[in-house]
Amino acid sequence: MSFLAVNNISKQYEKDKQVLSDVSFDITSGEFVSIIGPSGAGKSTLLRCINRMVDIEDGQIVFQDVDVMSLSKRELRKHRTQIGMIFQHYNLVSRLTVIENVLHGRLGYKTTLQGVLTRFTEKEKADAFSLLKKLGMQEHAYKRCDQLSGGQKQRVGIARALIQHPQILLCDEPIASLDPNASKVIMDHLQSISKEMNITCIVNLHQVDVAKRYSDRIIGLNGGKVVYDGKPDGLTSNVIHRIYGSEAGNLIME
Ligand SMILES: Nc1ncnc2c1ncn2[C@@H]1O[C@H](COP(=O)(O)OP(=O)(O)OP(=O)(O)O)[C@@H](O)[C@H]1O
Repeated sequence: MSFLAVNNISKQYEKDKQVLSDVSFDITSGEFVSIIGPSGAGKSTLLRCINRMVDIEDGQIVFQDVDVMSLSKRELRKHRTQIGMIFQHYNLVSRLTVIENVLHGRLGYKTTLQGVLTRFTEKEKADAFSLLKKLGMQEHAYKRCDQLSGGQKQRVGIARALIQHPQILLCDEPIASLDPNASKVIMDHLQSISKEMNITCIVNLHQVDVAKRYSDRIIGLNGGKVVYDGKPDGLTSNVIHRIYGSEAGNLIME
């Protein structure tokens, strides 16, 4: 049994415009996988299919023996608690504090009424503080999120995802809005989360060098098709050409 199996999936948003075509791969528990490819290759769509924010037309996504497309509304809610999402623009509520944003990650476990009342247990609050500490954000717990830098906001986004106790983190261009220093901090955290907490990370990246440095494995997409799936050191200039086409020139560092 695979931890996550993506079997021959296809997706189109509009008729006759295929965004993903016959995409297949298996992911093992704790693996750190980067998805790279030019703009429009289908990277974000692929992540959205895994947590079923969008529905596929063909193929199958099996997460721990469960066919994701077959889930009822209630089952889908449970499925999503196992999947943490990290976004390029953080998706925090800026007028709320850091700790409140982190606790929002628990809402998937609550009834609608508990959610409306935003009641959290002492254990949940202790967990939130401990995650902020792990991410070096403890001293900012009571700041409003609009007072934070981009890198700090992303660390709050990571804490919010981790408080769900997910088995996978799906990270959609987590460093695209950050400078190199903040990017390194975020990538180092994601790597240690994957290794120390055995949480699978699937990370969409635009930076080939970053993907090479941090990943156990890289999947290259072009035009909605998998054109590379292998180790970072297999990413030769030929392979980079296959993934990026004419955009490859300024990405090759060999
Ligand atoms: N909700 C949508 N409705 C219609 N078309 C969409 C939608 N979302 C994405 N697309 C189209 O699907 C294709 C793939 O988009 P997607 O965002 O998955 O690519 P990407 O590789 O993540 O690109 P980028 O690196 O620029 O974020 C693009 O042509 C895009 O315009």
